[in-house]
Amino acid sequence: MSEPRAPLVALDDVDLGHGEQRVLTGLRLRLYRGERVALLGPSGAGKSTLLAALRARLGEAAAWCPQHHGLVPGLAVYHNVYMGRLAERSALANLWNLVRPLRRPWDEVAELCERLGLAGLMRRPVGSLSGGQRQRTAIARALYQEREIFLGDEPVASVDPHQALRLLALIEARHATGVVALHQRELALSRFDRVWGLRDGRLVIDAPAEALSLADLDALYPDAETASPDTAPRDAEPAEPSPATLPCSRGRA
Ligand SMILES: Nc1ncnc2c1ncn2[C@@H]1O[C@H](COP(=O)(O)OP(=O)(O)OP(=O)(O)O)[C@@H](O)[C@H]1O
Repeated sequence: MSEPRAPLVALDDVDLGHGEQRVLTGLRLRLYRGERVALLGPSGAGKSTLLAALRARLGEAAAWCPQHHGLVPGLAVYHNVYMGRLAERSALANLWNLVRPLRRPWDEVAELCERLGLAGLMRRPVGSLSGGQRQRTAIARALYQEREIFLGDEPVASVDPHQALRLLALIEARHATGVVALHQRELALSRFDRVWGLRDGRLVIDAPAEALSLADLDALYPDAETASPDTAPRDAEPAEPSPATLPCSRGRA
């Protein structure tokens, strides 16, 4: 009999928050190798808080693409992407590279920038880029880290739907495992293996994407309950979501 798969991260009855403030309570979840998870929930539900906790547990195994990009506006795209691997090189190499880019990292970053539609912008200060270009620079920096797991906090929030698809495909091609916070429910169902849904301080959805519908995901958003009949799912219950009405029980736990 084969051994059961060991999770990369296991949270059992964990509370997460900031200082005295408790944001998420009684979290029980597993992240498995080879699984791509979409993290959904209304604004303030705790997506970034959960991602920070995963990042702390995964350490160097995780590449990180933060919500507000964390880029240095005065530095060129090239230098911002290069920063993904700053810790891997000596202080001297990093200093030299700041003044005169080193050939190998330049070529590596150029290849990534080409794929992300940033070719031609490598010498441009990030502060002069559009929101979407900055977002792609932040993704490039995370991909440049070449870690096993991709953690992204709304990495496709500032780009159009076609670009969002392309960027997610690029992330997928380089990371078999990841957790990505999103607001696009359709993408969560079409591009991810699993969905975690947060609401009211709890993980109320933990299920394979293929077992979920848009109506299931609507239940995460308080506004969806008052949406017009045209947009509200026909069979949606107006009641508060609870573990009994949401597909948490279908999860792997
Ligand atoms: N660094 C922090 N210090 C104190 N409170 C924080 C901090 N970061 C987030 N919070 C609070 O924790 C709660 C959850 O925030 P979080 O950013 O995790 O939600 P989110 O789901 O990522 O929201 P959004 O979709 O708006 O980015 C909010 O009430 C927020 O004000």
